[in-house]
Amino acid sequence: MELPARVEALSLSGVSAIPAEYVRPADERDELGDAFDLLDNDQQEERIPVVDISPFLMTCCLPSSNKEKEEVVEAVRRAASEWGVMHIAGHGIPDEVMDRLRAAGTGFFALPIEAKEAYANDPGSGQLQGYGSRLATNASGQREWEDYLFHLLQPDHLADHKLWPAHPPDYVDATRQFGRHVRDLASTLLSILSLGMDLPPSKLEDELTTNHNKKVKGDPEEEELNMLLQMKINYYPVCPQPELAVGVEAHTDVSALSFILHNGVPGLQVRHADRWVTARSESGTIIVHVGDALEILSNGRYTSVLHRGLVNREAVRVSWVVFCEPPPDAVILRPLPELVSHPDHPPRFTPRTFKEHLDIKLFKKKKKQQVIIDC
Ligand SMILES: O=C(O)CCC(=O)C(=O)O
Ligand SMILES: [Fe+2]
Repeated sequence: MELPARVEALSLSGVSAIPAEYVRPADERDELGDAFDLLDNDQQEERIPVVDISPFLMTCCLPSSNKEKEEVVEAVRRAASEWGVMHIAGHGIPDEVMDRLRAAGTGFFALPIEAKEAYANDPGSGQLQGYGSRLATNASGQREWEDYLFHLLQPDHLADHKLWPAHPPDYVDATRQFGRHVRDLASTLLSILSLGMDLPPSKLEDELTTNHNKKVKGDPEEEELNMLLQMKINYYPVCPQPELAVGVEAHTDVSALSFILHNGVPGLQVRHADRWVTARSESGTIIVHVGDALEILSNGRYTSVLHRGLVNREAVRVSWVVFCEPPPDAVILRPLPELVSHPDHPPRFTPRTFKEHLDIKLFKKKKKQQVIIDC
């Protein structure tokens, strides 16, 4: 039987048993289940840390004390090293900006599938941006229970707004406005994370935008590099057998940082202390993941968090993930020299461009090898 291209169509068809392509291997199924049930039955005390970074936001009337800032740096440092993930409160992005973003993405996915197909991507021919579903990317031919929309968000002048949905009419403005805010938040967090390693605040962002291939400084051809923000809206339809499927299989993000908003339906799980912890809704916060690029730059002081997306029987889950990454070819990801200058702290990662790192990860996934960051 030929499967529908979209998981949404499969879900709406009312099947009671999911096709074999979506059934996970036995060892992975042990700990799967309906995300609502797993959250209800989670007796563990340990929660993903919530960190309020408001002392770092420019407030003209109430300047923050150094002590308040030091406490933020320590809380972010701990969360980034012990968990690799945190809920950020006091991030300065107004509620109405986040609500508008959610309304825009929800409006797009509410369109009939045929209307969304006008935005279909074509990974086979290199067109990654657009509406898609995860085809099998591993040797066993398994698929994930989600459809998505993917496009470059920032820098604005590189974003191709023609590829962004024209419906709902607010999509472009709402998503663009959110992009500007997340860009600022990324800079603030990278400063805090630099301070957390006793380095100058601009260190991490400078390293993520340093063109190691450039000729001489001052060369007129020297490009101005910027970090890229990529938007991925994950749409997880209702699943009749959530104990057999996953929305997104366990992985670490290749990015430096990833920012996640969602529609309040549970599903995100992170690996911590040898168990899966289901993320709770913490109102008004944004979830931030440490990705591979930051783990490499920090020589492992910060942890690229292993995570996955579960599905459920009751409600569609939607998440908005913004990946903040270095430009693919020009920047060499390597442990910061300041962190590896002592013989007791040798570099744990081989220098590579972001693109090379990504290619190695994809190659291993196809071969169904264990995906580890270095090789
Ligand atoms: O849906 C989520 O909360 C996480 C999705 C995710 O990990 C990803 O798209 O990389
Ligand atoms: Fe992810």
